[in-house]
Amino acid sequence: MKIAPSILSADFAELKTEVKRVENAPYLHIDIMDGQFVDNLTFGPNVVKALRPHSSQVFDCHLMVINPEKYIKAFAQAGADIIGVHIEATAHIHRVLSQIKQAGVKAEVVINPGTPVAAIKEVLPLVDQVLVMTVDPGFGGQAFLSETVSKVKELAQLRLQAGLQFEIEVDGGVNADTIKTVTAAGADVAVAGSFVFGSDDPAKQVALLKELAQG
Ligand SMILES: O=C(CO)[C@H](O)[C@H](O)COP(=O)(O)O
Ligand SMILES: [Fe+2]
Repeated sequence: MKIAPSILSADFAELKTEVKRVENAPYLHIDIMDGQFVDNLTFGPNVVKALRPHSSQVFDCHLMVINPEKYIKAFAQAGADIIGVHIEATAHIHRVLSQIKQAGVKAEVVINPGTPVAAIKEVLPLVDQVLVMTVDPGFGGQAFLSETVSKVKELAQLRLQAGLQFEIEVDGGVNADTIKTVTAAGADVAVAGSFVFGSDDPAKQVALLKELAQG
């Protein structure tokens, strides 16, 4: 299991220092919110660009943005390694995923708790990663929605049947209790924001999640 600390719960006045505090995690999860797709505003590509020289982690950019096609080039140039786009945020998911790959970045499709796996079935051969939201997007610190776990299992099964390679990521409400559930369901990457940055020792929290996932 790869742990992806979400800087949504970090101290924004100390972002560079906060990123250094979780460098034991292979991924850094960066939540991009536009105030339209979700009722919150966070970072743009300039913040990704500013952090890039301070980390060698995989920058996992989760775009909670309407019409993400407008911003792919900017996030790719800023140093994103993975760009995730919501199926609910565009009428042209195939086009935008292709655009991400053409920019030399790993492409991820994201589904909200209310969206079934069937909605993304046609694009699974195109993607490097699928993100199953385990909370409704927009804010950190929300409770894990256990009804979303069956979608992780469904995706793991589909991947096996179709001989595909995508990784399965979960995001929202991951903590010392829920990490075991998502691991057992077949998730490869787990995002954790408040559980990691809500502590005085974020690196210890990352290590704890990893250890618990190993069983
Ligand atoms: O995409 C997100 C919210 O939309 C965040 O990545 C997610 O909520 C992480 O925060 P927490 O671990 O506190 O739930
Ligand atoms: Fe996220």
